Amino acid sequence: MDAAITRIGLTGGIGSGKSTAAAILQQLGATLIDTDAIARELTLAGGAAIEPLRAAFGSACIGADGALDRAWMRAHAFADPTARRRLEAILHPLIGARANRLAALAGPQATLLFDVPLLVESTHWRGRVQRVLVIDCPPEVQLARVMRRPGWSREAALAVIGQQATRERRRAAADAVVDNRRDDPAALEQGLTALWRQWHSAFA
Ligand SMILES: CC(C)(COP(=O)(O)OP(=O)(O)OC[C@H]1O[C@@H](n2cnc3c(N)ncnc32)[C@H](O)[C@@H]1O)[C@@H](O)C(=O)NCCC(=O)NCCS
Ligand SMILES: Nc1ncnc2c1ncn2[C@@H]1O[C@H](COP(=O)(O)OP(=O)(O)OP(=O)(O)O)[C@@H](O)[C@H]1O
Repeated sequence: MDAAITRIGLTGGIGSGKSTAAAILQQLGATLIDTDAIARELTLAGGAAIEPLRAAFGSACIGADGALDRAWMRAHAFADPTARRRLEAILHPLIGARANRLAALAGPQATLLFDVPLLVESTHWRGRVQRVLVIDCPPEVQLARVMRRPGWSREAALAVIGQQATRERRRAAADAVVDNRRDDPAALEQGLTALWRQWHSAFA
């Protein structure tokens, strides 16, 4: 008999709609563990990553408020793969440990939804989830969405997309792909609801 699906990995390129999809899946009953949010928490003033980051990048990476200067880090990490890897080497183990703690706190009845932008790129995450759900859209749509955010140029968005897995690689790693190319929340909700029911009825 198939095991109950209690650990889902949610991924997609920048601006694909992961957070929007995660909010819908939470409404359907999933317990969200958001690795971007964990990374932000770790890099607040006094966060566990602050001193290791200062040691690796110098005080210039820390803002006057004692938190990571995200614009500074974005400019460095996405312009230079060596800097990005140095950042990831500090943050990823801390993110993984915190995600495990949150998963343990959620209890055995929860259906855990891990929102992991770099799931396909990572060597660890695939083994931690039973299903990989990819939120998919073409790069032009990603670009348009990211460029709507304050402070994001086309070049900056392209630099991030260029350092992530390709759309093809992500789709190849997926157990399910939900199309989110249209700015239509109802269509996304419909696709996710159908999938949620399918994954839950498989063992109901
Ligand atoms: C570089 C940082 C400071 C930029 O912060 P910012 O507030 O501008 O962006 P935010 O954190 O909201 O991330 C937005 C998106 O950028 C992309 N992204 C983030 N980190 C990475 C990375 N290391 N490689 C490729 N894409 C990334 C993801 O699509 C993510 O959803 C921040 O993204 C960061 O600390 N990244 C390293 C941690 C990490 O790898 N996070 C991904 C979760 S596993
Ligand atoms: N189906 C949709 N209908 C309308 N707007 C959408 C839809 N999907 C995403 N968007 C919008 O596109 C933008 C990017 O979506 P979202 O923040 O969910 O993406 P993300 O993959 O989590 O991004 P990031 O990788 O930067 O964390 C947001 O402004 C969101 O409101």
